[in-house]
Amino acid sequence: MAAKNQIDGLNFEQRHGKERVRVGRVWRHGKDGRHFFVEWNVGITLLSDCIPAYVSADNSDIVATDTMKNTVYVKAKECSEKVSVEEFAILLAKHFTSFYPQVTSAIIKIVEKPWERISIDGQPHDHGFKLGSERHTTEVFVKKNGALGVTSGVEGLALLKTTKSGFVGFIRDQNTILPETRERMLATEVSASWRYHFDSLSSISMKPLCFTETYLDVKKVLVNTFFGPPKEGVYSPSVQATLYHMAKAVLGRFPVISSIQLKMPNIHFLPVNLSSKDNPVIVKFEDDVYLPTDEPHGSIEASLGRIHSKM
Ligand SMILES: O=c1[nH]c(=O)c2[nH]c(=O)[nH]c2[nH]1
Repeated sequence: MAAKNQIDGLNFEQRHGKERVRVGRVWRHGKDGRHFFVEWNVGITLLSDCIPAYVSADNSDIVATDTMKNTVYVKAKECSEKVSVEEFAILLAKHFTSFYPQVTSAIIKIVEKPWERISIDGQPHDHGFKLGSERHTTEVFVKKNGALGVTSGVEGLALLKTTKSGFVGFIRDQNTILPETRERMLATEVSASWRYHFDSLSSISMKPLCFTETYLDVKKVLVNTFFGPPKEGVYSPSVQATLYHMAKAVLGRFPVISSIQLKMPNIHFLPVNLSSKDNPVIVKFEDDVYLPTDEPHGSIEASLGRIHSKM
């Protein structure tokens, strides 16, 4: 999305903003003295009427990107109560679109660093945190007329199962060497982003912290669908089929979500077979010893949305 204009018979699109604005926020007034902490990496993009800055060196309609950065800290300070990352993105976007006549739309992207409360001897610590793995993300756009789009997501959700995965029946041609198998490891690093059905600021029906609850619940549905029940698991005939099941489970479970995009790289663990001239079988692969690899990896992604919903 960008502001489109015609200048001197040419199409011109522009946007400006600030990337990688990092902010940490502590709320110290939890019950029983418990502290809450978040660390956010904020990206701001504004669509605004400031063409003279590009074509005639007139900066009078420019919101300085330094001001955008400062606004993150001002708004963080103003949030006297704990807010979800989505709510913070919405309030920033609302500020930019309502405060500046020049700004027609704002897009706010935030990645939350996975600080998790530590437990000592099974007891949650009041003010101690350790870094977890997967990251909570959000992307919000707000237009001056109140139109709204909210997506939430997770990235870096690394999942692996040691069995209940196979891959057979694919196209075989002169370049195919991959054997068919009904027994393999399945490993991936899920990136998911899901869009809520709200389309205007006035239609948000969720309480602010419901976004956080939904984030945790969606993650649970994704993970449970990937693995299946603890004892039996669930067979995966391909990454594609598992991805589709995961997306379908999320849409089935959460009426507030209108579409979901999933990226699931197929991270390969290669069977190890070692032989030499003198010893044809030094190590024979028996679904036990693997060579873990980062690259190359398969890349599999898809999105699934309700019909009539915006993707
Ligand atoms: O689940 C899979 N999907 C593929 O598309 C593919 N391609 C491949 O080589 N291995 C796999 N596995």
